[in-house]
Amino acid sequence: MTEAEFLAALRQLPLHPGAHSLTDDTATLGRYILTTDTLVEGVHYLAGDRPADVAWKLLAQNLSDLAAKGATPVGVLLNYPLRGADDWDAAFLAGLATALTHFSTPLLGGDTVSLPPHAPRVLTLTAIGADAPAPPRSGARAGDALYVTGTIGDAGAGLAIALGKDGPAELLAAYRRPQPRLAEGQALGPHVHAMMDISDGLLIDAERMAAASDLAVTIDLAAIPLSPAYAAFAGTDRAARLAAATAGDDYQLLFAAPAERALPVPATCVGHFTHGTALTLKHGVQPLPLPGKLGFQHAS
Ligand SMILES: Nc1ncnc2c1ncn2[C@@H]1O[C@H](COP(=O)(O)OP(=O)(O)O)[C@@H](O)[C@H]1O
Ligand SMILES: Cc1ncc(C[n+]2csc(CCOP(=O)(O)OP(=O)(O)O)c2C)c(N)n1
Ligand SMILES: [Mg+2]
Repeated sequence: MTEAEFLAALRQLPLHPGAHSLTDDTATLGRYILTTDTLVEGVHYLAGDRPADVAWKLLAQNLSDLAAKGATPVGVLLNYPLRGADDWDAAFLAGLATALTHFSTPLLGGDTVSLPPHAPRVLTLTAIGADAPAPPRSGARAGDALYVTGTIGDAGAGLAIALGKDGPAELLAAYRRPQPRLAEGQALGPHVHAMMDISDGLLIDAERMAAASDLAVTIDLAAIPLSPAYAAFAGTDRAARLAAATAGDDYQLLFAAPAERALPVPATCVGHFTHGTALTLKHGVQPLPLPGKLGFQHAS
């Protein structure tokens, strides 16, 4: 089963009204916003990555979902696997302490288990937030512009560098130490129609926002914001832009807002919503066929 097929089947199970039909980044329970995300060794991070970086990424990936709803973190639950590697565990704990302090997010609890020797680590965190304006993924309106914060593609390039390519530390850091856009999310939350974070790739996540909103979306590859480091590493041609738009791990915010509305934080308009269905891609004025893969999907 692919991730999309599994999610479609989950949507047939008994769902809480706060599950938002499993089409949003977070669930809602009273004044709280809930999300959980897992890191799998070899799938989300490399076995040789530093434990402190893994701890950072685990927290950051979850807080990014809270950021997408404009929420303030309240606390987290940690599910942790011991594997008889005391040094790794100690370094993970030290890194987690740094990350929790950095994001002013205390630990609420969790669970600790043991793994068979040599089994890949699977680390899960559940994050709870509050005070969220919570713009849904499904709130985009025809005529809205599609915006992203920051730059796209840096983490994907960082993964290529972690796997052996030559490239700058800045791109590697984007892969290993993603920065959840909590302040931007809180500022944008009350002003936007729809918002989500980009974890799987700009194209696939924009398509999900359009589908949830029952709209079509057109993205202009030429408008995708690339960092100077990415441009120096990969170039700025169509292939480099497509790679940036489909790599994932960006943890930037993707949101829909009226095209003429002034925004409280810097962001780049990369497309527009219209009546209809599906994602359409162009490069400037030139229409482009969709690539085979719009982003990262598990078991695809
Ligand atoms: N195994 C699962 N059980 C229940 N709900 C799930 C599961 N996997 C994903 N979901 C739900 O499906 C929706 C989409 O999930 P996902 O794409 O992973 O969101 P995100 O990328 O923001 O983490 C969310 O509402 C999430 O809670
Ligand atoms: C070693 C390694 N290979 C590939 C990737 C790319 N990758 C793995 S999972 C993923 C998407 C984000 O993970 P997911 O579990 O889908 O998070 P969610 O969308 O649920 O927040 C990406 C881009 C990576 N981060 N690390
Ligand atoms: Mg998820």
